[in-house]
Amino acid sequence: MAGTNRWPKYERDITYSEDSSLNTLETCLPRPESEGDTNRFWVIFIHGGAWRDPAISASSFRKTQEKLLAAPVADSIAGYASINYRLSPYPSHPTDPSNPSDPARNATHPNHINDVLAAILHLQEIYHFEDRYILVGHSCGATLALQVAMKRYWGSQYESTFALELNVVPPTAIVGVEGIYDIPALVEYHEDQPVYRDFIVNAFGASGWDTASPTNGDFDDSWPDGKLVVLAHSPNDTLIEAEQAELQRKALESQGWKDAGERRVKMFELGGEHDEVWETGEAAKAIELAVEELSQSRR
Ligand SMILES: N[C@@H](CC(=O)c1ccccc1NC=O)C(=O)O
Repeated sequence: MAGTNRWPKYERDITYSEDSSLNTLETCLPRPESEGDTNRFWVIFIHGGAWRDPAISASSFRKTQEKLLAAPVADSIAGYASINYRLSPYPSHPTDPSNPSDPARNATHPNHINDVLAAILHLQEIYHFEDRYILVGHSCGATLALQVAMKRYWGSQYESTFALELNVVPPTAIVGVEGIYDIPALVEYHEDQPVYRDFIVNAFGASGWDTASPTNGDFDDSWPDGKLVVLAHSPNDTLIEAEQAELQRKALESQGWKDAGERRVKMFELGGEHDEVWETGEAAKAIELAVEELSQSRR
């Protein structure tokens, strides 16, 4: 019975929907499922890449995952997952240009977030962790993570949406790493670098940036049970400025979130360039903080 008793168990290319070849996820189970898991958290990762880069995928979590598996908090983590989702078009990509007939590479908002929700639902149906999970996102993945906590109305408040019909239980905590939170501010900050406006229009269209931005979320209404947001940022990130995390902190603080207490927002400094934080696994430090914070509040 070679292999059956080997932990952790890694699984890749798990299909969570038939929409496209990118509707897959990967998991890592550190130990056999046990009763103790009700005191543990899942860690679920959403990759970045400006909603379009085919070279950045669920695999960008692996280094961070290895660090967590070896960290002191490892015993508090029940499982790990990393999600692929449909991307927006990238016909000018140098080595892997998108094809207009490929459903995996022609998504627009809110397809990305609907895919993330479908993936979380898939995991919740198998592992029953309910709200016991930390949703982590890098760059545009951090946007997506907070959008999960935004009730998924997308401006059409009174219409049912596909996202609302998915019965996803929102996370207990969110960790944003080198994140985009205020889309209009991002585009304005980089007004002299047209690529920023380009990838935003490519993903969201020419309008609706405000309602889609997590800085605009009403978290009292949409995420009443949320306990913790960690906003992690490196001063060495030359692609996303620290202002983005600051704007999200201010938005949460204006809604009563504080550095301590029931609803906490924690700023956390990481080291390295925008993509180095996942390439080196540096992002693990911010996730460790989140696990520690949650374990403290349960004592
Ligand atoms: N490698 C990406 C660029 C990218 O990911 C990016 C660039 C500037 C600011 C944020 C970025 N990614 C966020 O998810 C691309 O080729 O479009």
